[in-house]
Amino acid sequence: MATLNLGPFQGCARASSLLLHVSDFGSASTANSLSFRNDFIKLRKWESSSSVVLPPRAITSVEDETPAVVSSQNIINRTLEDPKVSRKDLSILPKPLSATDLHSPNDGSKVRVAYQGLPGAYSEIAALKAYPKCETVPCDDFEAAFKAVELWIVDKAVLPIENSVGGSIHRNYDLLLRHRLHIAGEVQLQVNLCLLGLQGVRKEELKNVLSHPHAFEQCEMTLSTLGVMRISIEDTAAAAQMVASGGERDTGAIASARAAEIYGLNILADNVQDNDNNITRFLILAREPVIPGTDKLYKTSIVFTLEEGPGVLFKALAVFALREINLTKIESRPQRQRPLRVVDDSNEGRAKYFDYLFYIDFEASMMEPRAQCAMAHLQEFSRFLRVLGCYPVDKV
Ligand SMILES: O=C(O)C(=O)C[C@]1(C(=O)O)C=C[C@@H](O)C=C1
Repeated sequence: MATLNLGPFQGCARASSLLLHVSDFGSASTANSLSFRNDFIKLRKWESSSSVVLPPRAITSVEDETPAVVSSQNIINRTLEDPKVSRKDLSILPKPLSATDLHSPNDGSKVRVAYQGLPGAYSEIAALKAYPKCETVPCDDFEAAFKAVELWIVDKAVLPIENSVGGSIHRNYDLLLRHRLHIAGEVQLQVNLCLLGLQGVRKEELKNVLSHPHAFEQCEMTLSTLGVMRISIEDTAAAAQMVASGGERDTGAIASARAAEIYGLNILADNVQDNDNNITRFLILAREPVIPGTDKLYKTSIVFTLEEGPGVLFKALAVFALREINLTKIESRPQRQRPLRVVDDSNEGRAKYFDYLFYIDFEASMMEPRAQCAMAHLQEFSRFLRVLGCYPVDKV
């Protein structure tokens, strides 16, 4: 059995949590029960005067009356020595944690992930790319997804941040700053848009097409050729659902193949996006930051404001150039708290400048000294600086 390097206090905490959560790890084998006893004995050596609360299940294996709080060494000794207690009875002792138990499965099977839209939305597909076995939780809007993570209703949120054709999704940049979540990862999704209609309908029959405005932007040319009226809906899957429930033969939707399957629609045309490289980048948001490594390619996202003065943005960008750090994204947004800066000049009157927040993504891990030095350098002339997250780079 792998031995954990735990101090006495940690060891005690481990023993009690082991008793409480043992059912999470399945039934105990005899071998496991034996190593459990060894662990207990080790714990007693550290904390000779401590008492451990045993679960009723473990205590009932000893026939004589046992108090709820007992000395762990005593009960182990009595259990081992008592001729009335068979090996079979001992097998119901809780199974100890081993080092491998401490890793949660990496397939995301226990993870609940919030996204904006209905089932079949591209955001749900992105969530499933990140956590293939997760439970996806649809949300009305982006803000609801942020709050669902903050309130522990879900574990993560997956939200779109930019598209290779349509550009940035500004609302999510603003929400990133208003909430205290961390960027724990990114998902790059190839968005294959489909034209959907009711069963038996031909695409030439369509007069109206429902979809998300971003999806419309991504298939401008196809829609112009069809000459249809565009009706904006909150998300592509909701558009598909409305077409299915509306039952109007002249109304179609731009949505995913998954949405077609869920809502029972026909795919009238596949891959209708104007550009084959139609990629939407999503952020994975979590309550806790990722502990960055240097084992793979990492990206760091930051937001900052600058002091007023000539060349300040040039200087800000130089902190990365000087250290050969590649920037992958730069975005500026108005500062809602302080959108205007008034410069008083008695000769020329009062000039008003817009004040901005700058969002930058750069290709380096915060574990790298060059990234840490760049941040320290940037802090010298920024009024505000926040690291939004450091996370592994995703590939399409
Ligand atoms: O409406 C959806 O299906 C979404 O997931 C939203 C969204 C977006 O907002 O960009 C996501 C991916 C596509 O680019 C189109 C729409």
